[in-house]
Amino acid sequence: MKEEKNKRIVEASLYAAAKGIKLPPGPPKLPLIGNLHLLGNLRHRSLENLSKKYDSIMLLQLDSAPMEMHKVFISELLSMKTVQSFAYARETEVDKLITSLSQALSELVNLNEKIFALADGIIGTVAFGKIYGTDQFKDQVFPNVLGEAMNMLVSLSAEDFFPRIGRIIDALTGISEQEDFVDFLIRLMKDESNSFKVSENCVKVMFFDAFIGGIVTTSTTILWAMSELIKNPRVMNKVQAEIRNCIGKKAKVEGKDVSKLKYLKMVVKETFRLHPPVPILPPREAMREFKVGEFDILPKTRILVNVWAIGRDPNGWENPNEFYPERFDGSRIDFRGPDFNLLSFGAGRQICPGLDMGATNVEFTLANMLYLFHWELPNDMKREDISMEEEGGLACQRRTPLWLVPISNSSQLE
Ligand code: HEM
Repeated sequence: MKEEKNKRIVEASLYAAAKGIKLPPGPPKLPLIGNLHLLGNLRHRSLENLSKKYDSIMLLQLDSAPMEMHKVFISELLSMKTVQSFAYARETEVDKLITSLSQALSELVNLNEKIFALADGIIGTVAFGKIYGTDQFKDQVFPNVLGEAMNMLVSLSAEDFFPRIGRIIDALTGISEQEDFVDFLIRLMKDESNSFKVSENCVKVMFFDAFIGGIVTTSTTILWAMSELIKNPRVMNKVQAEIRNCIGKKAKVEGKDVSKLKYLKMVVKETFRLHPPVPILPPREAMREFKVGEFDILPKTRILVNVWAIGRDPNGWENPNEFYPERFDGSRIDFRGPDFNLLSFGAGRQICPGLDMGATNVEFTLANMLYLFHWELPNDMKREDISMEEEGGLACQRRTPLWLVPISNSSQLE
């Protein structure tokens, strides 16, 4: 019922805009992306929330960031060089996770809290440098990127939002030793030799975009992977055996070990197939008329790609609802773009610029969680009782937190 209502809201507003008649009220546009961030990520709940604030009929302005901005993102974020240069952020946060899990051995742990803190720490460090999370950072405008960004989305108008982000950028520029993401954006803004002008507002929107995208998708994927593994002990045993045989006796899995973990990579792909954190890609607009099968698509048609449904399509996958990582054994299918039946990071020119960073964060974190700990269900809980219910929020995530019990795998430690 609610989804039907939301659908009508979007259709009615686009029609009104096209006709040039008196426009319904709607949220203020962010420069460059309009309201795209709201439709792309917060579909079910935020549309409902926005309709309470504006009207059951409202206008969403779905501009998109210019392609050249995206190219800049790709060149910096998608490069393995950048991913490697932030290995210290990933390692520090995984160390913190291991310590906190080790302090809660045999206790019930809310994994959602732990994993969100990990993703927030990694992406926060990429943005703000090594001071993120330290005392030096505490007096800055906000200590928690995700929480504060959520608050800002809900409560601040664009006029309040930008000065606030601007103050953070001003306060933090140049503080860290290594160039972090904010430094990189500031450098872009000041670089006169660019063929295009990167305005301050561009910088702020890119900054915001990257954080919300990066933190929620990464943590959501790790939590779905752990949910599937605890529900499927055969797969859990197999992936743990692979990691433990491959790593031998060590204090933890290191970054360079992950490329050897073939089955773990299949587990991650299978998680992306069944639980793409962005279930529907941000809309594309047809630039000219073309055909899909027997159907004609008119220019300017908005196209939504349902990645979630493609991942579960029985015409594309055998037993699509089964969590069966072996389906990728010997298969070339990958999430890097060309395979249209696995579109968890999107495809084409708009493919996620944080792909390498996201995939590496997920694989490395899971490798350590599975190497160092056995995982058990809460007392009296059966595997079939684990809820796999989804919730549309910033990403398609678990409706309820995942509570598990970490048990020490001390036999493995050197
Ligand atoms: C598991 C991890 C991740 C998944 C599954 C994911 C998925 C996606 C998807 C599906 C899109 C839309 C692509 C399209 O339209 O074809 C996207 C866009 C984007 N992602 Fe990711 N992402 C992840 C991690 C990250 C990380 C770590 C960052 C940055 C630190 C990031 C930054 C972005 C940005 C900035 C965009 C928008 C690009 C644009 O404006 O065109 N993502 N992501």
